[in-house]
Amino acid sequence: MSQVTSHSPVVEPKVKPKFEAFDFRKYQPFAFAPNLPDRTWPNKTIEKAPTWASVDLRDGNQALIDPMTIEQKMQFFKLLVEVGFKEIEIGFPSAAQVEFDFARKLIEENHIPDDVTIQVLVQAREHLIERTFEALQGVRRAVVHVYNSTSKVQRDKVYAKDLEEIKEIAIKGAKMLQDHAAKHPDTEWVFQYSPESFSQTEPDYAVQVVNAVNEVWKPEEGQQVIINLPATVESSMPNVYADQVEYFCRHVKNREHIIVSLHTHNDRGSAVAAAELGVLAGADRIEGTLLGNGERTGNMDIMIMAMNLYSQGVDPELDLSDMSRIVQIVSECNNLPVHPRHPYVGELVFTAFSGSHQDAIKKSLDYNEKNSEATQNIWDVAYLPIDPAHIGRSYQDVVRINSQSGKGGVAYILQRNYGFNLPRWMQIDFSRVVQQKAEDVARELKNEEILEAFESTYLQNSGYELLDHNINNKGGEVEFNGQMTLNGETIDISGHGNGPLSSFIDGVARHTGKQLHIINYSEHAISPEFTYGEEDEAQSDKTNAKAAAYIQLNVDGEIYSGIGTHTSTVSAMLKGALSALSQAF
Ligand SMILES: CC(=O)SCCNC(=O)CCNC(=O)[C@H](O)C(C)(C)COP(=O)(O)OP(=O)(O)OC[C@H]1O[C@@H](n2cnc3c(N)ncnc32)[C@H](O)[C@@H]1OP(=O)(O)O
Ligand SMILES: CC(C)C(=O)C(=O)O
Ligand SMILES: [Mg+2]
Repeated sequence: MSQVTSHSPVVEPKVKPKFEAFDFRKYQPFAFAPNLPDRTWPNKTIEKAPTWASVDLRDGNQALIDPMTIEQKMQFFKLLVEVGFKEIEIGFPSAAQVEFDFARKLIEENHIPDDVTIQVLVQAREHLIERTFEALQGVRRAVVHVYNSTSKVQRDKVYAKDLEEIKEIAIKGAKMLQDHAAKHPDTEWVFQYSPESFSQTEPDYAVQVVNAVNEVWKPEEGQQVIINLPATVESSMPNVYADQVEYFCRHVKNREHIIVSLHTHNDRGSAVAAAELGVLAGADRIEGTLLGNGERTGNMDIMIMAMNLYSQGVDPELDLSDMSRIVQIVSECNNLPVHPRHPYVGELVFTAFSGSHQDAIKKSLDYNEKNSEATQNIWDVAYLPIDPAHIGRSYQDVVRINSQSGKGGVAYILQRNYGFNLPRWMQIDFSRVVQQKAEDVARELKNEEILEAFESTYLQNSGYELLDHNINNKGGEVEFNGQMTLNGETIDISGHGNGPLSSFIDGVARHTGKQLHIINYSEHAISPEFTYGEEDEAQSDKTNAKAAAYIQLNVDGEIYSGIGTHTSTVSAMLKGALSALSQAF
């Protein structure tokens, strides 16, 4: 048996509130949880998408400041069809002319694909039901969805009716649907009943009302029936709702002949969680809206629930790949903005500003790139639950730089956008520069600003130019002879070493009398897709990858870093050394 508990408030507030009206003692713990100690849903997983039913054009629409026009409804309907919805609640035809006309337009102009069923909502009232069937004349297949509230608060305060009288409204509504449907035998009718405010109804009573409705409809004899269990106002934790759903599924008669549908709202912010747990608890079908528009805090967001399944390797059976187009149409039709942190779709949801997140994302992506065979291309990236590219988002979104960022993020920007694959020591060096700049401007730095800082720090060597030079390798010992401008002055240098760089540095050290040591050196080819830097005059073949060379020098005990780019590795290396020297002298 279900259990309804009541508590009396006795506790005094520990903190004196500023406004006396702010008084938790005016609320009571949720009272409609069934007693279900042997619940089974916690041990289950979702392995298949439920049947989705969009209620954007009804529940979403009824919550808008300005309800949609017919044109907007049509645009939205077409989007829902493209996305793959097979059941679409198109409105409340008896409520307004535009609602009625939209149903007629869809039917008369043949806008409903063969595999899509439209659904309409109506109260359990004769004249409204009559008008509803009028709106549906000629439709191939339709779900007629009738509801009446069964919750204690509505019974006592809105309807002032007892349990039997409220059940009678449902029974009468069920009969009215049956009678009207019988007059239109050419249509395939599906009946749907919602004990509105199911979650605030005593669980046994909800079962009783639904059994009474089904005694009229007789699903066991072939009538298609959907029983929808709304959390019209979300008023408990989602596990409690799941208990209610499991309790209902276990106790309702003819469970195997009915489709159990859920319809959750988001008053406590857990509408998606409630729907998910409700599926574990036995539901077959989920009603909701794209982006979660709906009464008050909204309906449950199908986009989030579908993407949650997707991110667990379950086919959501909806095509959400062109996410930005979906978001654009939905937010235009609803005339509502999308929060930048809205799960999966918000502008910032794939962006990491903070250093350690950026570092982890970069390392994960680099690892996956290098080990694609071993990882079998399975997505497993720190801080990114799905691959942004799967829903049309670019990697540009992933890392953005401000004063919270670190070396990994800055390196990511230079690598992804400009082809510079900074060695770790250079990442550390440059991140200090970026950090300072971000703090100075006290805002996010654009990619171009990061490149600008990079160039002005490491790629400038004005006044320091290598003129003529030649490098000879004599049995492993390299000799460098040449001319260079140093601080504007032209000088001859010659030096020895085990390579071009060390012999050049030796030559500069001899000439200037400074203590010069190479601390770090690294180089790589810049992929041809990056057209960074000036073309080498000698080689105009643009398919040649440019080289980038990173050099760190110790000059009289101080550390200086420089970078050079060139089509020839040796020239890139010497340019990098000149850049470091230009900072030192
Ligand atoms: C949880 C939900 O989202 S439910 C859907 C809510 N959506 C809407 O209501 C939008 C569309 N509705 C409307 O435009 C209007 O309500 C209409 C046109 C359908 C009906 O309008 P009206 O009859 O003028 O007014 P109203 O909605 O206030 O009617 C309330 C009456 O219907 C009764 N009623 C309300 N819902 C139901 C129901 N589901 N079944 C039976 N009777 C109902 C009320 O008890 C009340 O009765 P009373 O007149 O004896 O006091
Ligand atoms: C009419 C029903 C399904 C509804 O929208 C609700 O209860 O939230
Ligand atoms: Mg609703």
